[in-house]
Amino acid sequence: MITITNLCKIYGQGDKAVKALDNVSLEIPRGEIFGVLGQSGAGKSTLIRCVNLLELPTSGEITVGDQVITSLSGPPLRQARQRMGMIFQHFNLLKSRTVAENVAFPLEVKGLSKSARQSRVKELLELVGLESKFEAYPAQLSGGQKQRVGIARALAGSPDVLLSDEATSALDPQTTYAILELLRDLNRRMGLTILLITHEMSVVRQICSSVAILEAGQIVEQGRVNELALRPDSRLSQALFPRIRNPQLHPGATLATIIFAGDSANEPVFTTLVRKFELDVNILGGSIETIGEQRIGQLQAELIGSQIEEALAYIRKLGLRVEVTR
Ligand SMILES: Nc1ncnc2c1ncn2[C@@H]1O[C@H](COP(=O)(O)OP(=O)(O)OP(=O)(O)O)[C@@H](O)[C@H]1O
Repeated sequence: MITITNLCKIYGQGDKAVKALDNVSLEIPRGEIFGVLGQSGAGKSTLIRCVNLLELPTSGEITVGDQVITSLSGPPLRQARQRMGMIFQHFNLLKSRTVAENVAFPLEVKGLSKSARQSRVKELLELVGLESKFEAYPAQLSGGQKQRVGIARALAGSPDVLLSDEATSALDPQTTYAILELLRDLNRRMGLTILLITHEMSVVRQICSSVAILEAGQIVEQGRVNELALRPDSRLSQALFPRIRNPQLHPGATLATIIFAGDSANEPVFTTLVRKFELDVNILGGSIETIGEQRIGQLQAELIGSQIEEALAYIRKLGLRVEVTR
């Protein structure tokens, strides 16, 4: 759906030049919720603003659908932009307009008749669960409600793609959860492709199917979230499951990290290690997270006994991953 190839963006010139994006390439399939995760200054806003050409790339190519949008200008560019909706951290609502008038705004620009606008606005506000707030002004809404208006407005032109620029960063955790669930629901019901940028791992964990990690303008890792979470060497896995560094081990102990996924998270592994292989198991740390709809967990444990190799083989036979560190 969206293909970004060798995208570079340099702000300023000479010794004041800042390379905000350095050769970024991404492939975002249709219907995907794709997260770009990065810290402040990594280049996330620049990337999303290049995708809808609010910012002009210095070099590289962006294709949306079958159109190379980086080579468009004038009316074709405006039409391509209309196929992308965008939501913002601070909602960007017009304060002097009611909820319904805010949502109607892009439809007015498009030239829809008053009655067509009214029925579309009704449909959109029902879609985001705000049918009771037609006549309210933004100042009378909570943050979560404002973002629902933002989402309804972004969807007004029936876009194929929704761009989300830190859309939940100004919201409390519960409201964030509800807004992300709404995005997931829209993605499923409408087949909407969502490109979201965030600095929050929890956002990626809750709704993204794929992720790219951006650092100083470069993609340092990308892939399916559940696959990266299962790879102990991935940055995503290390951020989701922080390890205890250099734990004090008993003499002769083996330090193992056991990675559980899906049904294997329900296996009574440690009981078996103790009973069947007569190991002493000392759990040092770990956690189980729900990633999308899958439970994935990592446990760091110290194993002591004479049947370590047999026990590790048993764990692997169950389909679990195990990494021996020491
Ligand atoms: N208009 C601009 N002119 C000059 N430099 C800019 C401009 N916009 C961004 N930059 C620089 O480009 C780099 C990337 O900025 P960008 O806003 O894309 O990062 P970000 O990951 O979105 O950060 P944040 O999460 O803090 O918004 C930063 O070093 C920033 O200072």
